[in-house]
Amino acid sequence: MAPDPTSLHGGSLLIAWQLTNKRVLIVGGGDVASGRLESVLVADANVTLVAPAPLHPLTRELLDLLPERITWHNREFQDSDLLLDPIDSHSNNPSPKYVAMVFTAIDSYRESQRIAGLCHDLRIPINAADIPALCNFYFGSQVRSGALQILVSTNGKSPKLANLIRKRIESVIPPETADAIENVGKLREKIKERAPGVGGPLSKRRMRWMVDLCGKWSMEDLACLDNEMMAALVDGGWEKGVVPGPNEVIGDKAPKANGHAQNGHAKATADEIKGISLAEVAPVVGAFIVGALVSGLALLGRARR
Ligand SMILES: C[C@@]1(CC(=O)O)C2=NC(=C\c3[nH]c(c(CCC(=O)O)c3CC(=O)O)Cc3[nH]c(c(CC(=O)O)c3CCC(=O)O)/C=C3\N/C(=C\2)[C@@H](CCC(=O)O)[C@]3(C)CC(=O)O)/[C@H]1CCC(=O)O
Ligand SMILES: NC(=O)c1ccc[n+]([C@@H]2O[C@H](COP(=O)([O-])OP(=O)(O)OC[C@H]3O[C@@H](n4cnc5c(N)ncnc54)[C@H](O)[C@@H]3O)[C@@H](O)[C@H]2O)c1
Repeated sequence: MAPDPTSLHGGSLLIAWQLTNKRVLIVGGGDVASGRLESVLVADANVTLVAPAPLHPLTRELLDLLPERITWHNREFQDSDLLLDPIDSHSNNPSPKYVAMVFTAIDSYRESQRIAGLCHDLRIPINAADIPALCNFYFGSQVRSGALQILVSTNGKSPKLANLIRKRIESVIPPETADAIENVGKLREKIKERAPGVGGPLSKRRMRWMVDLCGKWSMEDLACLDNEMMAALVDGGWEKGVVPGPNEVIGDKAPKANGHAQNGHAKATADEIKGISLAEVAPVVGAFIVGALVSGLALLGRARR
């Protein structure tokens, strides 16, 4: 059924932007900049950080841990910071001249506005913390567990509610989710080795088999797959065009069904979770929760088509 046209506006595009080996510029050395730094490092970017000392303690720690991935300039921003260093000439950057992305997290609105103006002129995507009018993209509240990543956004309407909703989502993600995703990823690679290529009937068969497997096996079962079991699945299942049930492959090692256990990484306090009723906030953020959950479910491999 076609969507209601009145719902086709007023949101933002939720995507998983790839930053591997791209140069990202962060301006600022406080609490907010340290969060941005952690997020772009997770995304495998190389970072130039421009901020006068002292730096936030987390930023200092990240600098000590990953000196080869973070270049720190102990001073205020200069316009030339937007230029790509020759050391990046072999990297993945979209422009041979400019950094791939800019974050400002500084306590001067005027300077953020000036930097954003330069970025807009040069077509460099920018996020200016807390200044939506200057942003090409907003940050969201993030759930991460292994390869699972869920973004909660209220499209600028209520960052604090995004934070509380994120904690609520974290509290219901089964603890074995990350292992299940990791194992399904390995299994897909093994099957792609046997049936390589993109498109065509082989690709369709491969996708159908994966969809059926993810539908038939529970998250707990997928999480306990080891190399031997994967080999059995590939040889005895994929090669023969059947999807064995977990009992046929895992046997005695099958986990006891325990429903959706509480996520060990959940950070929300009971009071915080109780303090917010989803029913109350649904009119404002419903569309974005659905977006986040759909992204999550897609990653969980259940809703591929
Ligand atoms: C999600 C999160 C991600 C992150 O930044 O990491 C994030 N803000 C977070 C926290 C937070 N920010 C603010 C409060 C105080 C309480 C409140 O106002 O709600 C708290 C809560 C706290 O501090 O506890 C104040 C605030 N923020 C913005 C404005 C300007 C305005 O609204 O006009 C003002 C008012 C300034 C003022 O009044 O002076 C603007 C933005 N903040 C965004 C992201 C983008 C939209 C996100 C969305 O669509 O939901 C956007 C548009 C641009 C951007 O910065 O990317 C992170 C939670 C991470 C987590 O904990 O999980
Ligand atoms: N989105 C969010 O979650 C959120 C939350 C709180 C605050 N904020 C906003 O983000 C901004 C930063 O917040 P914070 O708490 O990290 O601030 P902060 O005051 O702790 O840090 C500001 C940093 O910017 C550096 N700085 C200032 N001018 C600079 C320049 N010209 N060049 C380079 N570095 C410069 C300072 O040296 C300092 O390291 C503020 O505008 C704040 O309103 C956003």
